[in-house]
Parts: sequence; C-alpha cells; structure tokens
Amino acid sequence: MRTATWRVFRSRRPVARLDRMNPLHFTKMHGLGNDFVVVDGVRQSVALTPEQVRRIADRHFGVGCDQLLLVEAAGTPGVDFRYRIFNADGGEVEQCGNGARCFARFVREQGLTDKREIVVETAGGVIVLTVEADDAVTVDMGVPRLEPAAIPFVAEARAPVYGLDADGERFEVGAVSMGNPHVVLTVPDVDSAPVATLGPRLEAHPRFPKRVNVGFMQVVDRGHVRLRVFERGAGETLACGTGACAAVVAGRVQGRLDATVTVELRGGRLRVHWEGEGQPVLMTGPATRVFEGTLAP
Ligand SMILES: N[C@H](CCC[C@H](N)C(=O)O)C(=O)O
Repeated sequence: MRTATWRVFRSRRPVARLDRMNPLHFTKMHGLGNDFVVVDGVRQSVALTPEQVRRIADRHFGVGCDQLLLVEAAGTPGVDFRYRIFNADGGEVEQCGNGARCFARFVREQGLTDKREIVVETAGGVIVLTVEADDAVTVDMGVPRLEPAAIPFVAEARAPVYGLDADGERFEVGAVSMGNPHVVLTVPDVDSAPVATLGPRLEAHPRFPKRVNVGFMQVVDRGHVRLRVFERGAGETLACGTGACAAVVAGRVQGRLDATVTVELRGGRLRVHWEGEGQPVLMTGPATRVFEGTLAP
C-alpha cells in the first residue's frame, strides 16, 4: 500500500493534500459513547488542517466524532507512543481520558504493540495505560494540578471552592487540571442541570484563558456520583474521562467523596480512584471499536 505523505501541522497549510492516491484509513471507536476517529500516524503520516479535522468530525458532512485521535511513534526513550488529540472544533488539546482507553485497544488490535502496559506521551503529560484481563483499560492519568496557574484559571489563591460569576449569578465551583482544564459544579440533579445553556457560557468564561470543560456533578453518596460534561471544543458528550477524574478530585478536595468512586455518565460508568494530594488518578472503563473506514479525499 502506497504510504500517504502527510504531516500533522498546527499551521493552516497542509504539506500534502488528501488525494485519490492517499486515502486516510481510520478506525471509529468510543468510550461510553464519547466517540473518536482514530488514525494510525505511525504507518501513515497525516497532514490535517483544523478545517479538515472539523470536516472529519462533522456528523453530516464527515465521519462524525467528538475528537480525532492521532497515534504517532514516540520520540522519547521509555515512551511507547505519542498521542495527539483534536476536538471536533479542530483545536488540538492536551488530554483525553476516554480516548486513552480506545488508544490502548487500537494499538494492540492494529499490531503496533503487544504490550499490556503502554506508556504514552501527550501534550498534557505522560500517561500509562494498562489493558486488564477482561479487556477493560485502566489509565494512570497522572497527578491532578490544583494550582490556579496550572489549570489555567484566574484566582487569587488555590481553594477547594471558588466563586464564579456568570450571567449575573454566582456559582460555587471546583477547578482542576488533568492536563486539560476542568471546572466542576455540584447540582442537585444532573437530569435537570442547565448543561445546554450554562455549559457554553462557562466554557468561554474569561477566567479560563484556554477555555474549559464544564462538569455538572450530582453527589449520590461518598462512592457514587452522576455527571454530565459540556466539553471544550465539542459540546455535551455522553461521557468525559478527564471530566470524571476532575469531578472526583474536586469532590474529594471538598471532603465529599471517598477514594474510589463510581462515576455514572450518560453513556455508562467509570471507576475512578484517587488517594489524594500528590497522587495519580486512576480511571478504569471500557473501549469499543465500531468500524474501520477509508476517508475519501
Ligand atoms: N474536550 C476536551 C478533550 C477531550 C476530553 C474527553 N473526551 C475525555 O474523555 O477526557 C478538552 O478540550 O480538554
């Protein structure tokens, strides 16, 4: 098979064009309904402008996905792969938890590795993926960042709860980075939470210079939360892995959750474990392959 001559650039100018001789092979996957177009950038190097990512992600004019995941060879000793993440709006971001589980399944099923413990470098830090015996995947998401500047979030000082003004209302929120920025609101009932209206307003809140993923968390008990997430660059998704991790971290920092929590999302359940300050967050859940495809130019 002729190797496509593509490079992924942050610039708007592709090195080579999608053309008849260079179809883009991809795999459609999801983690609890948070869906991805996964592209092998090891055996085909890929030139995608933000506009091309948007087209691929479009659910009418393209394949349709919340994020596009690009698998690349690692350039660092001790690291197995690089993993680049592009939201449906075309923007490249730092981390994706559900995508990491799909990544682990993808690289094994595509024959890129036979390891069950895979070290992956992302723009948001190095993560370790472990494929369990039952094919669930546990991701060591690294240590959450709580200092406002690291999120990034504009605040006088670090606190378990911040006051955030939006549309003349004051919201009490948690703020966490899992490599990507998250704000977490506690609500009495996720089903009636104002996700569609408040989500986009907080996503673009000026105190989050890189915008933010917006989590709406209902605490059922100290080991169980329900969560909906309006994702930066994608809108509400059926599940958000880093959002689940951020919600547990925020809830624990506020003294309301135990170390192991079942996070019930609209697409299904994740298990999140966090011992506390300075410790990594572990997230366990499924990864599903839906179909393989070839993208027409
Ligand atoms: N929308 C996120 C990236 C995808 C995260 C989500 N799909 C996950 O499973 O963590 C952001 O802009 O930071």
